[in-house]
Amino acid sequence: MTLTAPSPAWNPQRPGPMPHHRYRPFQDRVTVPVGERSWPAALIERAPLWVPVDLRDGNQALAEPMDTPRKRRFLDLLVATGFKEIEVGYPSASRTDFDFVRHLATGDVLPDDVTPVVFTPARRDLIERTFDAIAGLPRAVVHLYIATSPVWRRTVLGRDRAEVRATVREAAGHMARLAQDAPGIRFQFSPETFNLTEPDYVLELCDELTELWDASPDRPVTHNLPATVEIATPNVYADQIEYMHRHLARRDSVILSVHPHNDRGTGVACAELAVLAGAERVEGCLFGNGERTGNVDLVTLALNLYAQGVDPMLDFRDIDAVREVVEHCNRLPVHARHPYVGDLVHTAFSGTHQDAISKGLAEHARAAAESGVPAGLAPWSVPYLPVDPADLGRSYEAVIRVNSQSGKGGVAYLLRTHHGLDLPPAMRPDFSRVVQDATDDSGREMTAKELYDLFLATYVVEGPAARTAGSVPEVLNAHAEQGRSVEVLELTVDGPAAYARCRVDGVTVWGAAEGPDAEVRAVRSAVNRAVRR
Ligand SMILES: CC(=O)SCCNC(=O)CCNC(=O)[C@H](O)C(C)(C)COP(=O)(O)OP(=O)(O)OC[C@H]1O[C@@H](n2cnc3c(N)ncnc32)[C@H](O)[C@@H]1OP(=O)(O)O
Ligand SMILES: CC(C)C(=O)C(=O)O
Repeated sequence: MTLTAPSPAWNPQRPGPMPHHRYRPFQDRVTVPVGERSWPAALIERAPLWVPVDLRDGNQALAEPMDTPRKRRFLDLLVATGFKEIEVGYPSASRTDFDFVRHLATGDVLPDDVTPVVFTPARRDLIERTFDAIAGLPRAVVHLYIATSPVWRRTVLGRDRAEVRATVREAAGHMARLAQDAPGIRFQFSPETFNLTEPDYVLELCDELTELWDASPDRPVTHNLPATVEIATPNVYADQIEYMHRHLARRDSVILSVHPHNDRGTGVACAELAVLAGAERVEGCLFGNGERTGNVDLVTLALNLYAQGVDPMLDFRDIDAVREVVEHCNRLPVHARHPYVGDLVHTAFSGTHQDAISKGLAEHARAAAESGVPAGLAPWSVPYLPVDPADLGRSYEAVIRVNSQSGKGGVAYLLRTHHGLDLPPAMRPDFSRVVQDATDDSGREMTAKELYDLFLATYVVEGPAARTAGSVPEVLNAHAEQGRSVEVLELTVDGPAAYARCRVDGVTVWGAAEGPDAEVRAVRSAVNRAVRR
């Protein structure tokens, strides 16, 4: 779709006051390869290799970088969650990072199937320091980076294309020499700002390193293509990745990796489209920590797959425990609306959503019981809940919460699930109006306990006579003798509770009671309510 100026007559928006002309569209900043494009029709049918970079990219974005205990706690979490390749630090950056990698090299910390990645710039002294850090590790990936796009070459590095290429070649050659007696070491290259770099130039750099590092299917090289700062809609990144996927030399000896950031808020979409376009490995951080707006969120990516029926090969059965560790280590909170994990993401306050969810949960339980499959394994299709909160260790208790936006369905659900009161359908709108008045007045949420108390205060209105046992006809007779017309329109008894809808002197009123003689007391309550009005 192309939106052109001026706006059509039905759109009353007018030119705004902000100096948008200062910024250039992506197509003026980078050549986007046009060629065959198969990603729009592709499907993601298995999980890519997830590589968390929390201990490096995430860490470098923290006001207080992690110390060894925090790094270790984070690492243990990543291992327990099922990650098999983990970027553990930037050993030449700080003593803390160096010491942490030494801690891994000298202790029995990493399982045999987990490979650590260490990050280094293209500088001889820093590469050597990096190799000092990993000495003794049975396996590691040494990850070399340098910025490659025109603005960075000119402004940051002060080197032209050929000079950057020479720097990369020299650094990569030095790495190869340092690793020549260490068969467990593999290499990774990141052309930082890939998404702003000329496609032919990145290809040239990557292919040269594939050759220089003598990559093979048994010892592949990783080419990691970052959207260091997002510049365009995700389809553009997908085109850039598919171009590389189609043109990289020795493709079977290259692991094509992506590393999206989230400047435009589209990191997740970029990663997903990049996987459709041929990426096999995705770098990111848990819950999206990282420079500026963060790295792509690996938890969201993994659970997006899960919600499509694809095994993410990671374990988020207790997502709150994962969040607790990440918040502790990063010293940053996770937003209440964060996909899958935020405090409010499985919660509905609004009436029609609550109604749909409570019907959906009831239908799910019914279908599971009928098929004989445990509810936790039965197919899931509950409206408004993309995944079963229980799969992530969340209880249903927080799913429906009541405030002034809620309706009868949500109120009835809370009374039923928390207090065993299953209000007759005809009574629900009546109590919902009472709740609406109370929440409008307070402006607050109402807990299940407060709802229950309000229910009792509203419908269980027992005068002194209510304590005397009797029968419903006796109650009606007693009132008739006092000249009051009382008719019982509906009387529902459900377990220990009873609900009575009565017409008292022409006015229809509900009453309720719980416990002994609930039936009689519910009728008395209705009459007492009518009399007190
Ligand atoms: C996109 C990313 O996430 S990249 C990773 C960013 N992470 C970090 O920077 C955290 C760790 N960094 C550090 O501890 C330090 O920056 C160090 C140790 C790497 C370098 O420190 P210093 O030597 O003090 O340099 P400084 O921090 O000022 O960095 C700027 C220098 O690095 C150069 N540089 C930037 N990237 C690279 C690279 N990939 N390879 C080689 N040099 C580079 C710049 O051109 C600049 O050089 P100049 O001083 O000649 O102009
Ligand atoms: C250098 C790469 C991996 C990176 O961190 C980035 O571009 O954001």
